Order: sequence, then C-alpha cells, then structure tokens
Amino acid sequence: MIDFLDTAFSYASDKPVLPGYRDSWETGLIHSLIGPSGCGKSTLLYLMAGLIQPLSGEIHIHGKSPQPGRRETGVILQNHGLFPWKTAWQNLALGLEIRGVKKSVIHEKVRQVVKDLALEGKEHSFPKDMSGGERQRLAIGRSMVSDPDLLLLDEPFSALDAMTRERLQDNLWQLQHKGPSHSCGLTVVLVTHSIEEAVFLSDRIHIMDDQGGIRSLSNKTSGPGSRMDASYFEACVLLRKQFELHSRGKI
Ligand SMILES: Nc1ncnc2c1ncn2[C@@H]1O[C@H](COP(=O)(O)OP(=O)(O)OP(=O)(O)O)[C@@H](O)[C@H]1O
Repeated sequence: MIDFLDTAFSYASDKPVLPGYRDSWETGLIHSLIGPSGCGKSTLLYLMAGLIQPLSGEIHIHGKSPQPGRRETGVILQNHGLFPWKTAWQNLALGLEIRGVKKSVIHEKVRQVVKDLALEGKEHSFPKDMSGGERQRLAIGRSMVSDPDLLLLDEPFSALDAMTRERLQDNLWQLQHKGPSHSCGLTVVLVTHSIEEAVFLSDRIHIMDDQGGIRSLSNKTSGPGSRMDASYFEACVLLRKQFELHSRGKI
C-alpha cells in the first residue's frame, strides 16, 4: 500500500498545495493523477519519491517513509535525465555499475530491458541521435533495470506525437502487466493531462483540484485493444464529466 496519512505540503505558508490528504493506494496497479495545471500533481509525485518531505503528516510506501535514494523507486521527471555523452546501453547500465552489480548480471538485465522496450538496434546510439519516443523508452528502461516496485512518471509522453504516444502507452501497460519481479508487483504512478491516457492505462484515476482535494475512481477499461471499445469512450466521457464537476468544486 501507499498510505497517505494526513499528508500536507506547501511551498509558501499562505497557500497549501496539499492541505492534508488521507487515503491508501493499492500497490501493483497503475494509478493516474490528473488535474488542472498547477494543482499540485508533480508535488505529490515528488513527495512519493521522497524528493521533498511533507510539512505534516506522513507517506508510507510498503510501511516506510520514502527516502530519496530508495532503490526500488524509479522516477522519471519531465526532462528524462539521460546522460548525453553515454550510449543507450551505457545509460541503461550506469545505475547498476554504480552499485557494483556483476557485469554478467548487468548484461542480462540491460538486454532484457532493451528487448522489453523495443530498443534493439539502438544500443550504441547516443540520446541526441534518438527520436523523442526512443529517448522516453530509454528513460523508462533506465528505471526498469533496477527492478523497481514503484515507478513514478511525470507526464512521460506529453511531448510526443499521437502515434508514438500510443505505442509507448502500450509498452508501459505491457511492462506493468508482464509479471512482477516483486511479490507486491510493480506500481506505476503517472501524472498526466490526458483523460484518454488515464483511461487507457490506469486501474485507479485520482482527480486533483485546485485546493488539493483528491477524488479517486476505479477504471476497468485499460489496456491494449481497449481504444476501439465502446466502454473506453464511455469511460472517457464519464471521467471528463467527473473532472469538470470536480474542477468546479461540485464534488
Ligand atoms: N519550487 C517551488 N517553489 C514555490 N512554488 C512552487 C514550486 N514548485 C511548484 N510550486 C507551485 O506549487 C503549485 C503546484 O505545482 P505543481 O508543479 O505540483 O503542479 P502541477 O499540477 O504538477 O502543474 P502542471 O500540470 O502545470 O505541471 C503551483 O502553484 C506551483 O506554482
């Protein structure tokens, strides 16, 4: 579980971003966080990553407060964080090398991630010679080599064209459903501005408003193949209505 125990945060004392949030998010699922610009989605992600600390209350990830160096957390912020002077393979291997993991293990893990994220043939390319979608897959791959149990993604696909975005959404969904390397599965938390992306990918959708209120919904229409389903369109319409009501403070 990811437990929010009256978690509160503000950058400035006069305007709390999160006035005090209490909920438990089930692990092993894909969660989307959606809401108007500036409502605090990235801030909630940073709190889960342990990059900032709550002003009061706590967050527990599997019972423990998140620390910035938590090995099982993969974080991909809006700027990818790739090393431009290293090849794709070297970017993928770096985190494991720093930890002193055996060369043969690194080779096997990197090879698997290259395969999972369809980066075959790009192993020796530098990030500047890769497309936006390939770079984004590489950034996800860099987190995946460490076998995370929690993957935090801040608008990972927003800068991509529609077709590439859909392909990467498929990749991410398949990766999360591949079969867990942890007993609790892989939990993905995704900040997005896209209602369609939230419906396609998520098991739970959390709608945040300008006052830091969060309303959570279950979603059953996720996954490849669902984009053409009537239930997918219905879920998008339903979420759009909820989103608009919530944004106007009516829920
Ligand atoms: N380092 C900071 N110092 C002061 N205020 C900040 C800082 N970072 C963010 N804020 C403010 O906190 C609020 C929440 O910001 P946050 O980036 O979490 O929102 P968001 O929902 O992710 O926005 P967007 O969708 O536009 O990326 C905003 O009003 C923002 O201006």
